Amino acid sequence: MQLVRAAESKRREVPTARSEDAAPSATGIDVRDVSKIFALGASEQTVALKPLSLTIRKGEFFSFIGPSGCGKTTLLRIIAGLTTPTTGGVFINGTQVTGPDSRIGMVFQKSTLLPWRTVLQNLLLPVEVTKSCSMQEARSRADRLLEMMGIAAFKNRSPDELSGGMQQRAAIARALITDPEILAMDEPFSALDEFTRERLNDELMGLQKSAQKTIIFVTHNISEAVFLSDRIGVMAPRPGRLDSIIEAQGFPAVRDASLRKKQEFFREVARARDAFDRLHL
Ligand SMILES: Nc1ncnc2c1ncn2[C@@H]1O[C@H](COP(=O)(O)OP(=O)(O)OP(=O)(O)O)[C@@H](O)[C@H]1O
Repeated sequence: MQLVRAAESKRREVPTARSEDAAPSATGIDVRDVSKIFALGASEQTVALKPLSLTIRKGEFFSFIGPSGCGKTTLLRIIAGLTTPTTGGVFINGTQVTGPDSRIGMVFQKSTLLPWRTVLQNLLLPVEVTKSCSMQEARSRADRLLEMMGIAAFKNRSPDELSGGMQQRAAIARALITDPEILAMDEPFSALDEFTRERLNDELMGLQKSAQKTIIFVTHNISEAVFLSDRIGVMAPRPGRLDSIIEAQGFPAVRDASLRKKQEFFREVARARDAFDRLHL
């Protein structure tokens, strides 16, 4: 992975997008001068994010890592249109995000499946709300996704009959039901054991390549970020900011579980760790 300091990366990445007058990129996600200040009462405030700009390419797997409180979730929510930035804006394929956006599917740390609905009914919910396609089409799509995620046999079960890993598989399938081009995932596997996490990492990698999704992924886990990502944004706290971007180098285009045992993987994890150490937390 090659380390690029954030200021430097600003110059390297879609330089035209940095000027206020320049048109946003026609493909991919432009995060432009985005900041967030939370007001806490009349006189107190938290700078959750200092102004930051970056471009996430179409089809890219981009992770954000950083210690607690550095603004990862805030940034992800701003990109997904769930939180309004204090300054700046987010553009997907050149169009500004102004609220919850059908181009993005969200997966949270907890699966947030509704306990009174079966797994299948949970998958169908986004289509019921958005009416993005017919229910008949949604059902056949749900069947395909459940098959793909290896939980087809559980489609008529209640979510609490599923293991934590299966619940997250169902949550990913639900996020994909409307066929969004982007998946935004906020620590989706952090509550799982290492073995399940790695299996889901492998499956997610396969899914991203086969379905050609852009994935934005938040994690505390450096190895997970290195295994999955084309690039990693390293964030720093107090105030929350993007410190640097590290870029995968020397990894095969299609990664599989064997990569975790290879020298180049350990080397890249060490590089990412160095970027962290430079934060002097
Ligand atoms: N709705 C809110 N109101 C007030 N402050 C908030 C709100 N959401 C987040 N913050 C503050 O903004 C800062 C960044 O929070 P955020 O959750 O984005 O960090 P994070 O890096 O995702 O943390 P973690 O890794 O612990 O989930 C923190 O100081 C947090 O307390």
